[in-house]
Amino acid sequence: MNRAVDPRDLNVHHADGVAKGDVLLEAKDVSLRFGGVKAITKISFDIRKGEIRAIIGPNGAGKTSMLNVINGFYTPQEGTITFRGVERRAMRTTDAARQGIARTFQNIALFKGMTTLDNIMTGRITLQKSNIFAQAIWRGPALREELEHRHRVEEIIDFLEIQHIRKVPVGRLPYGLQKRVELGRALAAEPALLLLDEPMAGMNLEEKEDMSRFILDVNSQFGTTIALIEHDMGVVMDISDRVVVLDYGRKIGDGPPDEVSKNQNVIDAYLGVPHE
Ligand SMILES: Nc1ncnc2c1ncn2[C@@H]1O[C@H](COP(=O)(O)OP(=O)(O)OP(=O)(O)O)[C@@H](O)[C@H]1O
Repeated sequence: MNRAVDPRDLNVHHADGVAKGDVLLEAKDVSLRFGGVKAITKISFDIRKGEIRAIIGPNGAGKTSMLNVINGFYTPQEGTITFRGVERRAMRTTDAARQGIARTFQNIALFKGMTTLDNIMTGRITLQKSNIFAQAIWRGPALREELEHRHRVEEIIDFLEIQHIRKVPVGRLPYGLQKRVELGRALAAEPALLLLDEPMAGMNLEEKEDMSRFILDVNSQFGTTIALIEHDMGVVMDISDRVVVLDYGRKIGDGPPDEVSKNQNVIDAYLGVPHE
């Protein structure tokens, strides 16, 4: 792996004064309903700076809804999200992105006709200082900024070992590589909090091992805090520091992987034992 990239150069944008181990994001009594469907009911948990936090649970448990609340896609009817000490109720996804929250999606959401390089470049949009008018008038600064963005993107491409596909339209890439490009695009935003929705879904064992390694490297080398939804329990137990478990929209477990895996409510939920 190319280790010429200095991770400190890649994660400078969101220096936030939150120390490693302190609470970066807190969800408090969050409830989300879609008409009569209760997707999330009074869920509270936190994400600490520097950790890998897994969100697990059976199908329909409310995991993706929770991620969508965190990145501002849904506004909960009740409860609050506090990010870097600032409480918010309603927020647009673009605001969340500007504040340092980036995400990948369960179904890959890349521009299939665009190259790997250009897709990852789109991840820089929220960091762009000059708008198109400034670019038209002040060619010098805008050009310098463009070169800086390109430089950062090339560093990410090296880091993720995808130099060989930088000019390939992503629609032509195998699934595992598309997932890696999507990770690259999220990283290009230099997030303080990276949300990954089922990063290993549909992957074979080797691809899962590669993705696990990249997630661990992003966390340890860039210091990026990561929250991920994952169904593969082996992966969750291997890479996460703490796990929050949802079932029918409620939190039924929260703690280190070995503790959560012994929690009877969690075992029952996965075995499909009926609940009251
Ligand atoms: N946009 C929506 N409109 C109506 N109901 C929704 C919507 N999104 C989610 N739901 C419902 O909310 C509940 C939680 O769904 P969610 O997708 O968050 O679960 P999940 O744990 O991510 O499931 P999976 O593991 O299958 O992806 C489900 O009952 C789902 O049908």
